[in-house]
Amino acid sequence: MAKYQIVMVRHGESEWNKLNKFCGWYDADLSEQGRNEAKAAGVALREAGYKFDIAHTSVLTRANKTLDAILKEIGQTDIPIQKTWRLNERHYGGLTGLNKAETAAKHGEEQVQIWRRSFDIPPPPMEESSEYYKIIVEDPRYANGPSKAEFPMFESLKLTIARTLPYWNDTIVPQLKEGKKILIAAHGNSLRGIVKHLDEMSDEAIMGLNLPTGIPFVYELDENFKPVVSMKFLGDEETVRKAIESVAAQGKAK
Ligand SMILES: O=C(O)[C@@H](COP(=O)(O)O)OP(=O)(O)O
Repeated sequence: MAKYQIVMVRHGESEWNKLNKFCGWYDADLSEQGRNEAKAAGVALREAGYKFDIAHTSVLTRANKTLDAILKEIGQTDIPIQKTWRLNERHYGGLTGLNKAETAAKHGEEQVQIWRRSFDIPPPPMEESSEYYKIIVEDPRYANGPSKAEFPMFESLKLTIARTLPYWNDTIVPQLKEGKKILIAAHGNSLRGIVKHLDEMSDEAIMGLNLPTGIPFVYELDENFKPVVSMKFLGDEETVRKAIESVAAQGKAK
């Protein structure tokens, strides 16, 4: 029997999703379509009658604005919001800012698929000479963490999970146990990490999972935090399928 419920959503389309660029810790804003997706996510949650006690999000604008749009739509702008770098997108290292299709044309679709979806093969590191290095490392939003030693220059999904899961275990699980209704607005890969953990997916199986932008999904968990209902999207099947396929196709050479 389900004891706990949690809703998660990947942010709406970002400007860099639209340009098909690897984004990671670069703070791309939502595109117009992304803002519409965020609003639509709020409408879907409102129509399904969802209410929350607390929300969690990353420190990146695209997730924050998606959360704000949802809370506005469901009339809950007053609930506490906890922001953490631990829910950030994976750090895409030296791929940050590169076009995914152009990278596939240059290095091959197979290599791009490995960089995007392998469990433990990381992208190349971000060099200090990168135009994004200082923008990210010196961003004041990281003043309280990660520490210099923890600050990533690249992350595989495995490394992403290693910093996301402590937040799940130490912050989110205790709040669920207190009976709090929780919404998480985060990113494709930080959420894939949580999904892998909840559904106990193998390192191979997680490679096939792509999360669409702006479509909330629900987990119902039993008293041992095992899923009774897994990844139930609040959207019609066809729309969800197409949105997932379009994310999967982003690594194809044009
Ligand atoms: O960093 C990025 O480019 C995307 C995910 O890219 P893929 O792993 O799907 O290529 O992150 P998000 O838009 O969820 O913040």
